[in-house]
Amino acid sequence: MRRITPDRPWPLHGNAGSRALEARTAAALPPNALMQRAGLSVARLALALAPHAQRFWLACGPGNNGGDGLEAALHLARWGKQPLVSWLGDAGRLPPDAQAALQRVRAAGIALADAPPGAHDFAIDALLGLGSARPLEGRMAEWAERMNSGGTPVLAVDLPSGLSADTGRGGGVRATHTLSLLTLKPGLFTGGGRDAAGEIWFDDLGADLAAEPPAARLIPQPGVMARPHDSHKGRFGDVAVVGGAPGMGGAALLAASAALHAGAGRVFCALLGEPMPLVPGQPELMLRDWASLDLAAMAVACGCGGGDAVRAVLPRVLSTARALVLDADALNAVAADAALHPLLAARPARGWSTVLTPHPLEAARLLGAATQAVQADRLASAQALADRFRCVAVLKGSGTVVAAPGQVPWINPTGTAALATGGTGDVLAGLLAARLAAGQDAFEAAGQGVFLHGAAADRWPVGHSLTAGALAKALSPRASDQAGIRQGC
Ligand SMILES: NC(=O)C1=CN([C@@H]2O[C@H](COP(=O)(O)OP(=O)(O)OC[C@H]3O[C@@H](n4cnc5c(N)ncnc54)[C@H](OP(=O)(O)O)[C@@H]3O)[C@@H](O)[C@H]2O)[C@@H](O)CC1
Ligand SMILES: [K+]
Repeated sequence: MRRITPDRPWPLHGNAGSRALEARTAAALPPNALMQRAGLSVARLALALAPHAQRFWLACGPGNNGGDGLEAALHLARWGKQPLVSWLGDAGRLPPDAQAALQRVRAAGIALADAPPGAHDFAIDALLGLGSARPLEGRMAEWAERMNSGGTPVLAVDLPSGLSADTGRGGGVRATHTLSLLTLKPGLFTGGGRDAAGEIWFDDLGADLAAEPPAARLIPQPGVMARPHDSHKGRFGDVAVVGGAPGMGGAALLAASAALHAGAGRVFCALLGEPMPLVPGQPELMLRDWASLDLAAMAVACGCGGGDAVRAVLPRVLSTARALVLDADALNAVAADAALHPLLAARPARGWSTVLTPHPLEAARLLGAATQAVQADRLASAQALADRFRCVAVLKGSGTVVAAPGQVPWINPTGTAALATGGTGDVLAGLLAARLAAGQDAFEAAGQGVFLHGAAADRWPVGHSLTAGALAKALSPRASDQAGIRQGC
């Protein structure tokens, strides 16, 4: 068992993959052994998290997730703790493993209540796991609410009850800790999962994770990009930011600043609005008329504050820039104008890379869907975008998803709600362009870029508000790789 940190590309398995691994692992063990391992693991973690707690409330549901809770109760009782078991099951309908656990609990003389205890020191949520099929209601919803408002730590077994393992939708329990069993589930890391799961721990219970293809992977912390001493600015590539329609120059300048701080050799900025002779505080930026830029020789970030003006430049951008990040208004223009789609679709055959960085509303426009539908399955939505436009798609939001045709998608473990402020998306676009300019593969650049963008927010000093301008300046190809990334996800 271990706490999850972004030290490797952790494989994430959804419901079907987890079920397949469960069956495979259980088949190689004596009856009930897998659930007994699960229960022991839960009890161990509960004790480690709250060594001085006495009254452990175990809220156990009607399936095998409840069975894990019952097995945990046995261990807590053996260790001299007071397990307070509330059980919602029907003995006649229990699956066999949970049935065996129930008999063992009864044989040990542990009482089963049909209501929560009056008081407890620690709660264990074993109401629902992979079998969660509909919103919580009735007593289950009441017990979940009791855990949420109980003022004690809440350890969720496998998943916070009600949360979809595949999508991070739904939910009822808001845990302080989750112990994911057998597999790590993508739903813990995206959508509502991050808020529902708390700190994530994992025990594979002896499963061979490599036996089942993952639905996604967690982006690991990128390695240090060391710069040879014998370097010059040409080695790290040029970035051109094209955007900044009248009144929206700030977005383009934020992207340009991010590209500079993320290590681009030279950064050009083409404002589609009023010409600006010099950017105060940023003399390194080279302002140019967009028509004079040699887009074929640069990584281009297009759309930041582009307004309607960006529509006119997109045909040339799409048909000349070899490495391209499309953001904001460029994405809206693509969504609104099908004539641009063939230009986008022609890029991969020329060996050119494209990264789209939509937030959920922009993704919905591109897919011709409702925002709720995009958010209902963020992994599938990002993959649909990548496949439709044959590009790398970065679907921003809680647990940003990075997808590309034929690749296992990434989910980003870094970032906080502090990023929910104007301009941070422009900063990401500039950062990604800098990594493309350095010659990184687009899928890798996007994954590492979103990680570093989130990590910069994670290490933001407490008490200092995060602004996009300051975030751009906090980026550095080396410092952001090395500095203390927040441990845990
Ligand atoms: N087998 C093993 O050895 C191991 C199993 N493991 C554990 O098993 C878990 C999966 O167990 P599971 O398949 O029994 O599903 P689980 O989440 O307990 O729920 C199913 C029950 O809930 C019910 N139900 C559903 N939604 C509901 C709702 N909203 N409100 C009320 N009821 C609702 C549903 O009823 P139904 O929908 O059929 O009417 C059914 O009765 C997995 O997450 C892991 O913890 C691992 O530890 C490894 C070892
Ligand atoms: K649970």
